[in-house]
Amino acid sequence: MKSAVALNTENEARIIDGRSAAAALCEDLKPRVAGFRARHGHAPGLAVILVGSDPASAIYVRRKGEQCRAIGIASTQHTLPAETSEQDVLDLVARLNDSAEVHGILVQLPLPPHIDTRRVLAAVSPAKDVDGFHVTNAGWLAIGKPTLAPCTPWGCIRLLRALGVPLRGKRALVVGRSVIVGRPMAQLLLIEDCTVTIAHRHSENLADLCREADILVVAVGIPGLIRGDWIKPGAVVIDVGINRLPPDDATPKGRIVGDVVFDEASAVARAITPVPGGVGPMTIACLLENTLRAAEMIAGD
Ligand SMILES: Nc1nc(=O)c2c([nH]1)NC[C@@H]1CN(c3ccc(C(=O)N[C@@H](CCC(=O)O)C(=O)O)cc3)C=[N+]21
Ligand SMILES: [Mg+2]
Repeated sequence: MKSAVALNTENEARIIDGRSAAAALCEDLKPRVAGFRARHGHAPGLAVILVGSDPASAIYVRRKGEQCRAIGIASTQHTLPAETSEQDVLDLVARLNDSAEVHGILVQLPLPPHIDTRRVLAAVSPAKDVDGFHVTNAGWLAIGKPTLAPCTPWGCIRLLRALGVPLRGKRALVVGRSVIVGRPMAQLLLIEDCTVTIAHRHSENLADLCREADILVVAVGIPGLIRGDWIKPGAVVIDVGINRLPPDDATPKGRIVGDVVFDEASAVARAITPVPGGVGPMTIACLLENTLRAAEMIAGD
């Protein structure tokens, strides 16, 4: 029997470098973006809608715009005041749906509480839904034909594929059942022929479920939830959590950590994504990929 202290010390986990994987994907996209422009006389276009002035959201949105421009995608940002009415957001979405220069529409979440998020997401044309949140795209994914898949789980699949570990027949556990990560992640792992389990806040014996997983994907937003002795030796761990800890003397802005205790897990796992520098950068690269794919599909390429 392997005990919790049978740590993989001689064989430290491979740290999955999401920044370099994202950079490599962007390099692949560059010539395809240039090709689109050459064929159609205009660049693929992404429109980002940000309602309110949450500083973290503003940073992410700015980063998305910079990375678009870096590979030749035209990016426009629509920043609306926090008190904007739902109807005004819906009107903007309708205008972007009709715009020939816009191929991708991203509504940055969360929206202010007075706006019905589901109604806004339902208003985005499925063809331009680069987040993959529209029920039409969720449905395509659920029947095993992903078209525009949500960027974070799609990025996780790209990282797993790049790692080269076999996925077929392996036990995958997804911790978290959100519409944005957990559910689509499970669907994508099913397409990779994994045996998929989804755990969530009501799951009993979470630690034991984790110990059975060859592929462990955690997306719950609880810092340090997953301990080293919950991990099957040799498992691949994908940590989707991005949690900012309270500030201390060493880190006045607060350290960013995942949902997995990295130092413990990396002594047991075969490979693990760090936070930051793991899943996050890949999410943005996959957004660019989805924007290009949306443009190609709309143009009939
Ligand atoms: N409609 C919509 N689509 C989204 O995809 C979406 C959203 N709304 N709302 C907010 C979340 C958050 N999100 C992140 C993307 C990249 C990083 C990222 O690149 N993080 C870096 C840096 C982390 C840091 O230092 O802040 C990393 O993990 O290395 C983080 C978070 C996308 N989101
Ligand atoms: Mg990360």
